Amino acid sequence: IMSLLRQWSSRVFSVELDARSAPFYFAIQESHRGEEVPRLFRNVQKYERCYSVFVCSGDRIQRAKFYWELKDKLQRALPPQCDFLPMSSFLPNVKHSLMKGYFVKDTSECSSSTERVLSDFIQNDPVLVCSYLRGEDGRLWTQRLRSHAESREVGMSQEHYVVPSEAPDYHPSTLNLINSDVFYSFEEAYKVLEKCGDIIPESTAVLGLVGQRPQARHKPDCPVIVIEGLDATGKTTLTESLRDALGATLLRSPPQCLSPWRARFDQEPPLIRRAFYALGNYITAEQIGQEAMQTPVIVDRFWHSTAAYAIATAVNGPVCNLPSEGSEVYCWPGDLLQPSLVVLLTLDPEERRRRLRARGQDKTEEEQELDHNQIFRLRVEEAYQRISGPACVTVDASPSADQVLQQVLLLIRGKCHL
Ligand SMILES: Nc1ncnc2c1ncn2[C@@H]1O[C@H](COP(=O)(O)OP(=O)(O)O)[C@@H](O)[C@H]1O
Ligand SMILES: Nc1ccn([C@@H]2O[C@H](COP(=O)(O)OP(=O)(O)O)[C@@H](O)[C@H]2O)c(=O)n1
Repeated sequence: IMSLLRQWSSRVFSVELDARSAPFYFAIQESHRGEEVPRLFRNVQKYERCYSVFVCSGDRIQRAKFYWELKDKLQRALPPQCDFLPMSSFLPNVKHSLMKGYFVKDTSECSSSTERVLSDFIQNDPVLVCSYLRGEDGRLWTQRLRSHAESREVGMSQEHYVVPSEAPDYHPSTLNLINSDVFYSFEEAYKVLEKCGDIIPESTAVLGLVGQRPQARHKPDCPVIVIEGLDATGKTTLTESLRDALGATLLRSPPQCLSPWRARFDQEPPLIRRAFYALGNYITAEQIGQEAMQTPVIVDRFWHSTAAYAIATAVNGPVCNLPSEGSEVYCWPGDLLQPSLVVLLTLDPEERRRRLRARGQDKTEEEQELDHNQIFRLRVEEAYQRISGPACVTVDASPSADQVLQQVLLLIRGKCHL
């Protein structure tokens, strides 16, 4: 926390208004040089007050857990007239410097209950709270940092002026992706679940299934073909037909043996949830290695799904916020079995919705999000296509099931000499 406070005035703050527009960026500085008020503050009414609450201490599992629950906690404790917007603080373009929190706008007429609740948070929880104070003439805003540590240990009580800041080269939510949202080795994902043992007892059972480390990566004897795509693009239909047409073994990731725990890990914050799915890929890889000694193997979802959904969830806003093409974020993990071919099924959103409705099945929350949130769907599809080593081959899944099958069989024969 001390080092965090030392770099406080080098940090940039960003507040997201909605998924479509760019965030508001601002910085703080000790003296005022005539800068304008950042746009975020321009239309704050006279009686309204602004705060930010950041998660600041604990190990990374505790921080992830606390942030995951923070909005609910704040919403329950603060007056109903408070609005919450996702907020970040980061050192521009510095990896792993991102801190997450919420910007709170209190539109109630009396500040006392909000102040009391925030003081309790400062005393009892791993948070830093900032108050934003409007200057006399309404043109200057200052930020005052308030933390438990501050009141006892450091003199950070002086106010800093809030000034506009440029957008950084890399969108802040891309800074912490590596080994928090996407895991690039078995060890990194394993470590996360290992550390969760005391708070999520199911982790121990999952680790028991995973074993100690992946087998040395060797090239499978028979072709391994992965089928990827959003829900209802026809993966199940196609993978079953391919199994029958090629006399292949059909596997999926996450593997069947993890099904009892999937719903449990789907409730956890991204750090833990994504580590669970990452480990699922290593279990499936182990099964692929075994089966591919005898028959071709078809796999329903694999690392492309794990990485694409994780990246698209962690990074908000339009597709241009994603890490750029060629970024290390899209690289295949060095210790994970590489398939011979990855096919990505794509479908226009209307037809996909029709198939979802026709299937009439319950959807995971994330899949419902895809339905509601066109931009999220675009980010997932773009992330799928940026992953390399192996990259995916896109196939239009709108023709009949048999035509799609024939098209993919052609690809397989071309690539895998079957
Ligand atoms: N090529 C196709 N044309 C029309 N309908 C299809 C096609 N492929 C699959 N379907 C139907 O669309 C729905 C979703 O397919 P499914 O294979 O379950 O997708 P996924 O496994 O990707 O979620 C199912 O009702 C299936 O019968
Ligand atoms: N290999 C995989 C497979 C799924 N997933 C996650 O699981 C979700 C999709 O799983 P699903 O069960 O709805 O997919 P379908 O089986 O319906 O095609 C995605 O939201 C991903 O977050 C993953 O991370 N890695």
